[in-house]
Amino acid sequence: MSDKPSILIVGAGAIGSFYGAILKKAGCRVSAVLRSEYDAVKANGISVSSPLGDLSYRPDNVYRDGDTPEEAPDYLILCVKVLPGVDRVSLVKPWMGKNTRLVLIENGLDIERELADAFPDNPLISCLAFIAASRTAPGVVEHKAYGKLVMGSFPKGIDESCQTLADLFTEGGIKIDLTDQVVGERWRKCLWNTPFNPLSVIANGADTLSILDAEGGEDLIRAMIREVMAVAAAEGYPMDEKVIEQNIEGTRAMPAYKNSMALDYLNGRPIERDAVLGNVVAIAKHHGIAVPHLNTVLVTLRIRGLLESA
Ligand SMILES: NC(=O)C1=CN([C@@H]2O[C@H](COP(=O)(O)OP(=O)(O)OC[C@H]3O[C@@H](n4cnc5c(N)ncnc54)[C@H](OP(=O)(O)O)[C@@H]3O)[C@@H](O)[C@H]2O)C=CC1
Ligand SMILES: CC(C)(CO)C(=O)C(=O)O
Repeated sequence: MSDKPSILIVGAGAIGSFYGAILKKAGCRVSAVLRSEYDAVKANGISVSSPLGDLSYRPDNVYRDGDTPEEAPDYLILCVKVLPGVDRVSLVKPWMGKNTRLVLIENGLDIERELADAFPDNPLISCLAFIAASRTAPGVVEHKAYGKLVMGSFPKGIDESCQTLADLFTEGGIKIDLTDQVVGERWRKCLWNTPFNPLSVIANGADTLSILDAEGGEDLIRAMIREVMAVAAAEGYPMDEKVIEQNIEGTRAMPAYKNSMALDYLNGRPIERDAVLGNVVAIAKHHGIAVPHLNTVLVTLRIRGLLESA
């Protein structure tokens, strides 16, 4: 039996399955809690194709959401989409032990607080994934490119459990950037996600270059980044103006790319509208900062949502 920490992935979709595979490769016992893909994963395990090689694996235990846990994991890694209808606290509660470290690998801003409040005695590690990965069939994940994680303890610092997990990911072959300011890093990542992800949905699943190449597209992205920066600064995370061009140039240097929200939209799945955009607009309102471009995109998505569910 491995002396490495035990891992439980809750939400073994693209991200959970991939990072679970990395920890399996590092020698951890990795189990998974599934919902719709339980039968497929129980029967065939998780298949992960990747530029790093074939990372397919059989989780040590496969559970259904609602099962009673046999033992609490050392690390519980939560990778569900952050959606208004998903109660993440209730989802992880049955699996949390006294010593379980809770790890989030999820997009969005202000998504840690409810979990930190619910489990004040468990260390909380917040991670940002820079990766292109998607589910192509039940229990089947395609990792296309990248994979770096930026991670730190929430609300700040890098505690021992965070360092240990970072070392395991590194051992499994993933680049890790540790940060003692993970909330600031969330803002930095949202400079990209908050404009690009929702715009790609309004534009019917457009890729990055289609957005930038449209007449006025770059300027719209610049204006939205600037608004996110103003809110980040009010929250105590000022950034240099040069990050605007860095985000545009960095995106232009990559092949045309459909982000995770565009893929959700195209596959008829709910989108993380509030985690990625709505929360930024709410924080802006709290500070009295005008964010007209972000607000227009948010309201347009709300209207679309109402029409789509009518
Ligand atoms: N994919 C990517 O390239 C990137 C994704 N991210 C972020 O990572 C996070 C995860 O995204 P991703 O992996 O792509 O999403 P997926 O939709 O591929 O996976 C989410 C998983 O959570 C499961 N889930 C939801 N509710 C439950 C439940 N009650 N019990 C058990 N499982 C549940 C889903 O199961 P079911 O099939 O039943 O719905 C699904 O397997 C998101 O916040 C996303 O924004 C960040 C960077 C890149
Ligand atoms: C940054 C990016 C595009 C991939 O890591 C992402 O966060 C997403 O697809 O939502």
